[in-house]
Amino acid sequence: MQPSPAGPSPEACKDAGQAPPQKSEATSVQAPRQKVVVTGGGGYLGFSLGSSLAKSGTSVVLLDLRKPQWELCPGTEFIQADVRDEDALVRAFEGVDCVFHMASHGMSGAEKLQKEQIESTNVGGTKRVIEVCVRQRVPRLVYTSTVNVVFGGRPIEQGDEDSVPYVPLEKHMDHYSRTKAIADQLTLMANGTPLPGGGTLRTCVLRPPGIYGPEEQRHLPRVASHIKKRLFLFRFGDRGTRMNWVHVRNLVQAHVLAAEALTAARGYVASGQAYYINDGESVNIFEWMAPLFEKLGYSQPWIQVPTSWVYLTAILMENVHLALRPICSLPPLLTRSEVSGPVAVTHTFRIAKARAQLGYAPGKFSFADAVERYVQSTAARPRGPAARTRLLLALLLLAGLLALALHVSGLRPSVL
Ligand SMILES: NC(=O)c1ccc[n+]([C@@H]2O[C@H](COP(=O)([O-])OP(=O)(O)OC[C@H]3O[C@@H](n4cnc5c(N)ncnc54)[C@H](O)[C@@H]3O)[C@@H](O)[C@H]2O)c1
Repeated sequence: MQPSPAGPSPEACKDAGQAPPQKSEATSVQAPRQKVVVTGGGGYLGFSLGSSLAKSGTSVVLLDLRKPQWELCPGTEFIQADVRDEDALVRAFEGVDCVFHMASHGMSGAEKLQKEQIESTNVGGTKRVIEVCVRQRVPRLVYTSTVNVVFGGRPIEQGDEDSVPYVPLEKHMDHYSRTKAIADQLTLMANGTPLPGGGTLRTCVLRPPGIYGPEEQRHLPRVASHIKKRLFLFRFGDRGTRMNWVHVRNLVQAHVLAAEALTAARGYVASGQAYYINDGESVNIFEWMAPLFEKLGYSQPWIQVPTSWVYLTAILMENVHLALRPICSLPPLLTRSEVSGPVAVTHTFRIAKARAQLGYAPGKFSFADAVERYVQSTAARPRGPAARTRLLLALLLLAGLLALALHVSGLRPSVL
């Protein structure tokens, strides 16, 4: 399995037919075709990984609840199925060499509040994937985890796999992080499970920060839409706050290398291991997002407000969202965990272990390029203040008053 040199971003699929067939290095005889399943393969990372692998000659099954929004590459097959559906997994995992498990729910926005679905997908789905890997004698499983399994809102500077423990389960910032942490541990515990008829299941986990790249769907369009509604007039948190990001191509590279490092040819070096994966750079989020404001033609957030105000605003928005859910959908602009964690608190990680053991060598990419692609694909015209801006201003004012009242009464949430 090798990543396609043409790159794995969704659009790269269009010239997939030109990818060279995979050959044995020693003899130039065609190697047996590998078959992999990517759960969550309709999503951004899963589709990118599947397309890259297919272009290098691997037979790929993309398994997802929802259809991919990009055209399938030759060599990929899409199966619309739920990762919690045992029968569907049994059929899909037949004759498979490696499963990349990245189906997940609840990462951002309103999804973050859907506790039952988060639990059953992230924990229940992972249990099911492990069980069926064993049953169908799949020898390798790579799980896409997240840095959130060790980041619970307390600063981490240049953390590594040995020095930073899991966040205690009851102290996670949100249900998504808690369930991803359980799934991360379940996957690592499954390493070494004997397979029926001989062989062993080898597993590893990759822990990326936020993903960016061309046609990324989860973060960039959401932030851009907030900017266009002029909801990002405010900045909060310390200017020294740092975090990592990972370009989708670097993350695809890491997945391919991790799967190879679970084979005998690589001495099973990744067996039972976790790896932080990022671009190898630490940035401040507001500086990082500067190209987005610039290319959309809006000024950058210039009103500095206390993090405590934004946190209380997030509480109000979450409650308004939950109260109105039976009538209409009003997704919170920011959730509590987004405010108290990623944006306001430094959390950066070393990638030395991935470099040394996997041979991971992140390429240099720029967020501005992803923004350029986004701007080209959308009409970005400045508009006047929307109703939501007024709502946000009112909520911020209310949060400020609440913060003041809590301060005076001596009752303070931990973030204040
Ligand atoms: N996007 C990020 O910034 C980020 C950061 C850290 C970790 N991750 C992890 O990377 C992985 C991929 O993220 P992504 O950005 O491609 O997200 P994504 O939302 O684009 O993809 C996830 C996919 O999982 C699918 N899915 C959800 N529930 C399912 C179910 N029950 N059965 C089958 N499919 C189901 C969704 O339909 C979706 O297509 C996830 O595991 C996520 O937790 C993402």
